[in-house]
Amino acid sequence: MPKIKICGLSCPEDITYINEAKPDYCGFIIDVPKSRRNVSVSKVRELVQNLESQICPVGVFVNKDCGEVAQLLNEGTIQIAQLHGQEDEAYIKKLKSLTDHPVMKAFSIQEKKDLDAAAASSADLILLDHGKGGTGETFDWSLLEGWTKRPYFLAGGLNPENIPEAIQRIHPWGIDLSSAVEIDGKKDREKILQAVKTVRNFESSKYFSKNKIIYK
Ligand SMILES: O=C(O)c1ccccc1NCC(=O)[C@H](O)[C@H](O)COP(=O)(O)O
Repeated sequence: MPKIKICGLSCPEDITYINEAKPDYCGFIIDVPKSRRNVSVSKVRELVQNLESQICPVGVFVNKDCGEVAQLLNEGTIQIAQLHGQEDEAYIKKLKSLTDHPVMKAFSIQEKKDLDAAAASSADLILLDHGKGGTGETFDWSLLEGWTKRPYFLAGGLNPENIPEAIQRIHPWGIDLSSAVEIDGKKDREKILQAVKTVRNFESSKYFSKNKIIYK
């Protein structure tokens, strides 16, 4: 069964919805003023206090100081750092030298060669997205057909309607979504529950039991 991450949580109500829906991961956009989902470091520290322990908190950063990211990981506020800016290999290696927590690098996928960079990354996890992040737009999934170089989170314009197609067609290790579980820019309880249910339903689906899809 693919993992599911709901991203862009910013207030106590969002935490209540997440605790009820129980995705595997949830994401906070930390110190990214351009994002409407931006939260400060102190706000994240406050919000995660009420997060159920089985849900893994991910900090999403855009070119943030490596030491500050490591501090948030090492103090236990977040468990994974998702790098969504222009962080290069040197940055990733430096961050990994400062923490034992997993580092996830996001890649904007426009052409096949973008996948080569993702495959070669020293990050522990990769996330393949449309572009800058949180845009609600998909990219050309045909680029991923038959691509088995490493497991990946698929992101960009996912919603309960296209998640089944994504899982059956390109077999992502994880599904990440944000815009589709919002109404008027706010996270919506029903939409979050529906998205998590859509992914969980795959475990017992005809497709999976008959074809025995294996996530590498
Ligand atoms: O969500 C944002 O506002 C954001 C801003 C800056 C960098 C990354 C951002 N989001 C990262 C995510 O992991 C999103 O969940 C992912 O891009 C998918 O978003 P969506 O297409 O809205 O489902």
